[in-house]
Amino acid sequence: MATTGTSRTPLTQLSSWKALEEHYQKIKDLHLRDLFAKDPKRGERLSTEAAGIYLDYSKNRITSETLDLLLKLADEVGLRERINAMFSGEKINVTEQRAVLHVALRAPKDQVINVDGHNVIPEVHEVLDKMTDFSNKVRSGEWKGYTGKRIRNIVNIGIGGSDLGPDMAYQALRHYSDRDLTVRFVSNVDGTHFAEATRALDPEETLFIVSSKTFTTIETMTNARTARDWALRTLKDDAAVAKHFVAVSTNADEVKKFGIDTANMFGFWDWVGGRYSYDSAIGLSLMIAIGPENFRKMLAGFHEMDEHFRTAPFEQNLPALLGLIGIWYNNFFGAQTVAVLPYDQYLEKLSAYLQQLDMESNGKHVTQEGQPVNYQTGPIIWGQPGTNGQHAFYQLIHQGTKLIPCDFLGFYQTLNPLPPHHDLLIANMIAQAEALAFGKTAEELKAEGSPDYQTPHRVCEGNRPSNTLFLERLTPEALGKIIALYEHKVFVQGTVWNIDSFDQWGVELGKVLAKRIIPELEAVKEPELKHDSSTNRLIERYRQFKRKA
Ligand SMILES: O=P(O)(O)OC[C@H]1O[C@H](O)[C@H](O)[C@@H](O)[C@@H]1O
Repeated sequence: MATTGTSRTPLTQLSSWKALEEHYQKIKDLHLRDLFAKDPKRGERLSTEAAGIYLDYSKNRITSETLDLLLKLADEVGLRERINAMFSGEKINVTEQRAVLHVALRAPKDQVINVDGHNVIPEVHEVLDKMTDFSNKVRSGEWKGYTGKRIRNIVNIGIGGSDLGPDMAYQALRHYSDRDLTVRFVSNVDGTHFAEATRALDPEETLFIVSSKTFTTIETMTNARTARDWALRTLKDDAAVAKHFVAVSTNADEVKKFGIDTANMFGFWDWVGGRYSYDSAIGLSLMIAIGPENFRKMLAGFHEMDEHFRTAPFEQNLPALLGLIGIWYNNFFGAQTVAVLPYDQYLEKLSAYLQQLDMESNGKHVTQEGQPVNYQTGPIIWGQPGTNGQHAFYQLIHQGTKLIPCDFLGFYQTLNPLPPHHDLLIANMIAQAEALAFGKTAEELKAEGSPDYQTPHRVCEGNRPSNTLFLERLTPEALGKIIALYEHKVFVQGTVWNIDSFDQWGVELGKVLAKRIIPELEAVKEPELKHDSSTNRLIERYRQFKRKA
């Protein structure tokens, strides 16, 4: 059985894997129509509910045997041991020798989680209390700008994990936010992002939250410097920085160097990965927007899902089921992508968030031990809120040649009751899953008396798999549960693939090369270019035309 850091039997040599390969050959052509026809209770049988999330996974191309084999695979790869290793603070991020403890960020005060023999929970709660105190001061107007004006605008400056989480969650929980506050997010190094986000804002009423785990990320530091110049152009005194800039980081030295007082710094720890960090101090902008109480409710939702993941048997374990079924499509059916389709406008940024969570975690080419993998790893994640996607790309999911497993996500109750909108929205979500699974055959069209049966273009084959997730309403708790569900799903898949889901070395090379190219673009004198002929030419063209602007 696999444990942390020890080498494991190669995935494709595991008996459950080999059995899944054989099983795939047997059932790959089975149609969901037949599976449902043979088992009238399939919809009930293959659904489960936990932590307030109802998961219907019956519209997947699986049989009871598929599930049994996937559950055996989970055992054979040591999923249980690996979960325990994560929750107990073992250094499962092997390439960086770090613990992976985003679960500690939402653990209750009395829990004990040790890293290197030191209980981290009291520090987590100290930071939460400091964030709470600061958020209350900003929300009540007690925290004033340098000229005594109330803070009305919050601008979070960060990128990747220091942006996508708070931005997505702020959009998701807007209903709960203080509508008198303007909250914006600046991430791109493209100056347009900063210019547009600060347009018409009064610097005297604006608080910048510079969020960066490392405090060295070039995009964030460039935006932060621009923000400081922008603020000081009006405020005209360096001392104003203390009232208009706070930092969220693990790197106190760099925060000081930037000129932010560490009294105005909110810390976190190296055992929180960027893409797993929005429930740490990285969520400060969100906490100010929705209030500490709602933020803590969201943490409680995360924790409830954590406990479910840690304790529930895998056959009823939502992250385990989603993860294992995903493996089935990714590795046996050869599906390249997964569409996540939330039927809620507030979740418009969910897929962008999940792209980083999943693709930065599981886009890996070697095992934990550094051996090249001989199987597919992380899928491409994409999606848009329904119903918009239906009028754009669903055509390809229904009739294209690619297999695209979908996750539909919806709520029984809307936060904006405007009948008949919500019934229409949810009818569409349910209908899409039905249409994808069952399609419409020529025979059915003929039996219905439709002349369309003679037109193959009109036929929908069906057999397109999906999961449907239903929750009561989009509350802070519900969001926490959804995000924790996907975090743990990614973990399950990373465990099966035996990869390090917590590093991201692949993003480094581009950063290094950009650093080399920046002075070549800026140089007054023609630089001597030593790249390949394509890269050289692009740099030359840019230099040539930039001068004309
Ligand atoms: O929070 P920061 O240190 O500024 O990092 C921001 C982001 O940039 C990096 O390049 C990583 O790929 C991300 O995982 C990270 O979230």
